Amino acid sequence: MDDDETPPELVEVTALQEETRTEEVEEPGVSRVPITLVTGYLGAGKTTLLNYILTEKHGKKIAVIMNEFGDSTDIEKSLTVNQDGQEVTEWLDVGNGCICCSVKDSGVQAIESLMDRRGSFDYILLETTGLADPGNIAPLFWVDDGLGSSIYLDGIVTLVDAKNILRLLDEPATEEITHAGHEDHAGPALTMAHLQVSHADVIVLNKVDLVTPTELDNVRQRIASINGAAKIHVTDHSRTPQIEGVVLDLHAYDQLSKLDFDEKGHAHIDPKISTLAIIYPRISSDQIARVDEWLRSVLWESILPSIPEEENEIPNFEIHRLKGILALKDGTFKVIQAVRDVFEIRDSENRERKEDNNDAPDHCKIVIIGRDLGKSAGAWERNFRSFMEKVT
Ligand SMILES: Nc1nc2c(ncn2[C@@H]2O[C@H](COP(=O)(O)OP(=O)(O)OP(=O)(O)O)[C@@H](O)[C@H]2O)c(=O)[nH]1
Ligand SMILES: [Zn+2]
Repeated sequence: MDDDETPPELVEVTALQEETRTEEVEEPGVSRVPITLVTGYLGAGKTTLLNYILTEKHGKKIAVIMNEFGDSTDIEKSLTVNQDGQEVTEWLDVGNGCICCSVKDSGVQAIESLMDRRGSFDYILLETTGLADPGNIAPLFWVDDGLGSSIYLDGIVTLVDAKNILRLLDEPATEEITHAGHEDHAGPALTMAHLQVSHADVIVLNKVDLVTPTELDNVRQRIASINGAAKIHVTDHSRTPQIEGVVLDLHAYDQLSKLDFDEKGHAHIDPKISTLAIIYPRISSDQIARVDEWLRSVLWESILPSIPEEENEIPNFEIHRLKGILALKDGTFKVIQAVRDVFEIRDSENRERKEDNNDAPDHCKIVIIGRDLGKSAGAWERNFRSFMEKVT
């Protein structure tokens, strides 16, 4: 994308924030197709993963959109549909070469027209370019009502090249980041690798055959220090132990029954991005508005609310991804989802004491992944607590 091209889509997303952050009522009977974004640095093994999925027998009808990254501005995307063991390839012309700007219009239109002709899919997998920042793409699938009616975001899978990732994370950031639209961010620049890891719901740690067990260990720790909430699967040639629950059926943005996150481990191995969790006792339903208010402050203003300036321990943070479970006193749950400044709080399917839900949490938990979050979760937890308990 040229710098002077301002994609109108992004404006639209901003305009939608206001309406979409409150609880949404799901329309019953509308069957939506899950889409998983597969991202990762150049050569990490994305295409290998998608080919593996296409050739495995899983009895699902999966549309795979591969991104052939090239120098030309007209990039064709091949769309391979696997149907009853048969692969059918179509070419999508998405016009503008930058997928984050074009997928929403022509990409989704192409998917929809393909569904008209071939019937719906069980899943759609979209490979984004090795340089794409998933933080820009994810909200397009998530907040837009038009898209939301036919497609929903199932999760983000990030392929990591075990051999090269540490070097990429330690590299000084380049203009790739500005391409993705982060010119406005203050503070030290991040590498694309940081962004891709920090937005992941699942990390496929690939090319394990090329590293020693010690190297693998180091990579694992570094990844977990950046994103402590993602599930990590170690693979050789992107062969994940299984497909469902690993690449498909992630429900990273809807079900969210519990948030696995090891709060003690890995603190600050990576100097740039880290993960932390806030724990808080059950709340009453009228406290949800309070949580909403707190989220608006930290996500929209990047400010911990109600702290005098001189006492602010975390002056310059930036949240990339946030998810949370609010445990209510009546035994129900709410789910919080945020990618950058787009967020929502909605009902969870889960109720307590459901037989298959023994590990339902008995407290609220908010997991935050971002830059410059400070030395520990303590300051965050204190701020959240005092904000929730503040008399208004
Ligand atoms: N040794 C080794 N090679 C791998 C592994 N996985 C993938 N490769 C190879 O790495 C190269 C790049 O893999 P791709 O799947 O094309 O990577 P990609 O992420 O799609 O790459 P781009 O589309 O260029 O961003 C290919 O030659 C693969 O065969 C692995 O686990 N081990
Ligand atoms: Zn772009």
